[in-house]
Amino acid sequence: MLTVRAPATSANLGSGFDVFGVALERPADVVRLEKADRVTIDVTGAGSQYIPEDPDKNTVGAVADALDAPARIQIDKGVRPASGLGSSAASAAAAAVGLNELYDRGYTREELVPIAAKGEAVVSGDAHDDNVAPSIMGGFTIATDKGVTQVDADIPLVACLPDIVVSTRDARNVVPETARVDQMVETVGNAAALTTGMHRDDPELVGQGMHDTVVTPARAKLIDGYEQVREAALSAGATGVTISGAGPTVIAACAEEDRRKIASTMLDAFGERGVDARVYQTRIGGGAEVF
Ligand SMILES: Nc1ncnc2c1ncn2[C@@H]1O[C@H](COP(=O)(O)OP(=O)(O)O)[C@@H](O)[C@H]1O
Ligand SMILES: N[C@@H](CCOP(=O)(O)O)C(=O)O
Repeated sequence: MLTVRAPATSANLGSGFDVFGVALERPADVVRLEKADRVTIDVTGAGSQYIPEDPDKNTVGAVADALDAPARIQIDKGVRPASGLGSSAASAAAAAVGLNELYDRGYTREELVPIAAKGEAVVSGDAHDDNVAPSIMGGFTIATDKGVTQVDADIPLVACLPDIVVSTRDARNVVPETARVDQMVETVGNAAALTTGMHRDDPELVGQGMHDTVVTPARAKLIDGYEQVREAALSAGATGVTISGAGPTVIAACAEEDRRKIASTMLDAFGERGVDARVYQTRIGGGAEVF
């Protein structure tokens, strides 16, 4: 029996759509695995009533298949599904890391990323790597078809999860098909600033780089109160605010001393719209851990 803790993640960070991701110190999924003749899955914890235990429909089933590693898999969800916090990816990442070890498959962490991404294809129709990469490798990750670049960054974050469900599949359907050249120029500048900020552990530069005028405005319409929460977080000192993953979580970068105030301000702003929410005061953390 093996236990793996795999962190929630925040993908995109505004300017890095389908490329950037960070591991969050909290929350996380805890997955227990033991060898078996066939794959069975039990799910408990946050939002477990919405998560299929059928191996063909759960992200961990696709990972077990890809590694040819049948197991009894118990998932304790710390990350609610359809949150924008890489819920489905955290389970897939834990399964990939755990089954690789249980069956002694010998893959490196980077090689496990596309294997875990097969789980994401099951739920969103697309094998994007930007959530599984940080959940497996930790820190800030840049995932492209050439592989993953990883940086151990340390930036305080606030992730505010409203009681709204946005499925990644639906949020992908509203992404514009084209962008103007001036938007492309702005995005390159922001993505470069954010990457430099991660190398320097600089919340100002990271926050500046989270600005995006292409994908975020289209998706903001799916999140009741997004603009008000964003404004509130910025006025409480956030250095940048954007949608986490496909939403509905709203994520803010900040200096350590402003984090608590930003967290309560974001909760209040959703509350004023009549939307219940919960907030995680967190930071960029490490990747999946095996116990
Ligand atoms: N192990 C899993 N953990 C969470 N969700 C899962 C899992 N396996 C399948 N799903 C399904 O994936 C969908 C949520 O995935 P997604 O929309 O990507 O959420 P998130 O934004 O939190 O990653 C839900 O329909 C859920 O039932
Ligand atoms: N790049 C993807 C990321 C989805 O993240 P999730 O946490 O919402 O699953 C996208 O933006 O569609």
